Amino acid sequence: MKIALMNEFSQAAKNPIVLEQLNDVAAEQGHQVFNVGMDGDNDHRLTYIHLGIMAGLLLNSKAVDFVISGCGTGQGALMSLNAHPGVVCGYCIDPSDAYLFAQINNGNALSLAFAKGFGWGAELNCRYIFEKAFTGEKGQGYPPERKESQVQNAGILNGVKAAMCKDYMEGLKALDQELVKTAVTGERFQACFFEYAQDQALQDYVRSLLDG
Ligand SMILES: O=C(CO)[C@H](O)[C@H](O)COP(=O)(O)O
Repeated sequence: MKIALMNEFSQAAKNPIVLEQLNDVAAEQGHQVFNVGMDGDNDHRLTYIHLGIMAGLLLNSKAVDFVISGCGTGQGALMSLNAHPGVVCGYCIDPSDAYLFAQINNGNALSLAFAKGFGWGAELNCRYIFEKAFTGEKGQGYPPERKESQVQNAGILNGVKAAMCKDYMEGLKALDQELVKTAVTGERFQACFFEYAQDQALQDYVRSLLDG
């Protein structure tokens, strides 16, 4: 599985701590990690708004399979990612959130709080979250006997979101194009997107923004 990690400006300095934990868990489980957001305070500035745009492009183009995002509280990134079609983001502050999200909601992104509650042992909490998020088969229900109803409702919610969101490209073009351009300007984002995106129209759109 390809996993993108994206940090915004307010907690960018913590990116190396989170990345180390994610890389360790991914290596144990055979996943590939792409660090596409800010990697420190002096990097290309991104807010949680940009993270939503980036997650939408990476997931809808199938460049990656899963996104780990977050901000100070985790709430801004959560709302921003869920504003985009094809992105189903859960709020995750401890490993049981990660496990229950995988088993019940079975989405493709998590938003973590990198300021609130990020104290002593926070790197361990990150590691255990990643272990629970990426270990084992997803969508098995919790408790297991509730699987049928939980899988059904997750599917219905995906259908509701698809119906409400309509055309993704139209939505992207309705955004402030400077906002989108800033979201796609990072070198590590571009390396991941242009190498692995499987949607030519999305690739052409991002290229046109960068060339414009
Ligand atoms: O948690 C967040 C949004 O939910 C942001 O990371 C936080 O609000 C950033 O704060 P500031 O603009 O004061 O640096």
